[in-house]
Amino acid sequence: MEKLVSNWYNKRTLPENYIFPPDARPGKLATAPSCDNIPVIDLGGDQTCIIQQILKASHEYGFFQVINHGISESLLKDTMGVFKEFFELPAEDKAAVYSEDPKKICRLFTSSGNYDWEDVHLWRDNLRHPCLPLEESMKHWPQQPSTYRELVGTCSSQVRKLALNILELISEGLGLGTGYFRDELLKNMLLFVNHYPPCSDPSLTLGVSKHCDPNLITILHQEEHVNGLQVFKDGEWICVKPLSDALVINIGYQLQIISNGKLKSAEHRAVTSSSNARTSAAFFITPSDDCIVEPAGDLINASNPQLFRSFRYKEFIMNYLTKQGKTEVVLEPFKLHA
Ligand SMILES: O=C(O)CCC(=O)C(=O)O
Ligand SMILES: [Fe+2]
Repeated sequence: MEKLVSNWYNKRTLPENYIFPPDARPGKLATAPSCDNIPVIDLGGDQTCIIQQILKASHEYGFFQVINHGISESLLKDTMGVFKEFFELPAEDKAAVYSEDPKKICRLFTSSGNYDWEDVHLWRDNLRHPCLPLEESMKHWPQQPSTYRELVGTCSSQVRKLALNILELISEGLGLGTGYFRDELLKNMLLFVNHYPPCSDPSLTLGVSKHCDPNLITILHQEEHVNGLQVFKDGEWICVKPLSDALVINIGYQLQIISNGKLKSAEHRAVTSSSNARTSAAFFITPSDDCIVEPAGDLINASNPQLFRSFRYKEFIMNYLTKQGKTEVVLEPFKLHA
């Protein structure tokens, strides 16, 4: 428990073991200059146009934001409020959920979850748990704040619906018709709530180091007013502007593979802020462990040869975990070389 950054950050300057090597530090880019580049797509508009925008953004950025997504702004605000309240609970209440055992279904921990083995620690605490099946998972969720289960339950059901809608649009846009993304491919939904306390020197450390998400697709809600999420695009880190009514959508490796490279999973990271705490909630739509993933047959032809072999999702995750953050090599074992 005493390792949680939220328990000690205001008492200390940045400890040595939170300082990243020079090539991984954000430096001056802890405050990225440009913040308006990531496409914002209005889901209330014309369907054909939305599909085109989603495909373009998923190909060029691997990221986009959606507005008019059907989830009420007040529900998102209240859910973010309950997450923030959770991290502000007295230590004894948080202790009920704190665990260093990775097998625990719902747990609060710090950094990457690999604290004793990592060279540098991340400036973040993380609460994570599954959201499906809802009734069953909920029994493991925090009981404090008292509205946690109800609010997060409602929000995760709505996020799930939104994810299915977006996957339908992607499926149509790719020419895979309706219903391609179903059953085992999107069996699970995991929630990671990241909390980044204010940090005395954001130029030297990171909340989350560079990575691409391993799953199918991620829906992220970030707290208003505090920058933190950055995406790597054309050799530059650009920030994803927090918008009160938007959700951030991020293409995971599995969508990159299923689309045979048409959609891209982009590197991203989270930087810290010296003046504000920041909280973000990422819902990861994830295949089941035994799900077989492969490029969609309809996307492969003489001019578009198959780029990846088929594999079980658990094989992918095992490999991903051993190569944490080494985005250059994560996909190598799954590539088919001509
Ligand atoms: O806090 C953020 O905005 C990013 C978090 C993230 O990338 C992740 O949890 O995978
Ligand atoms: Fe991520």
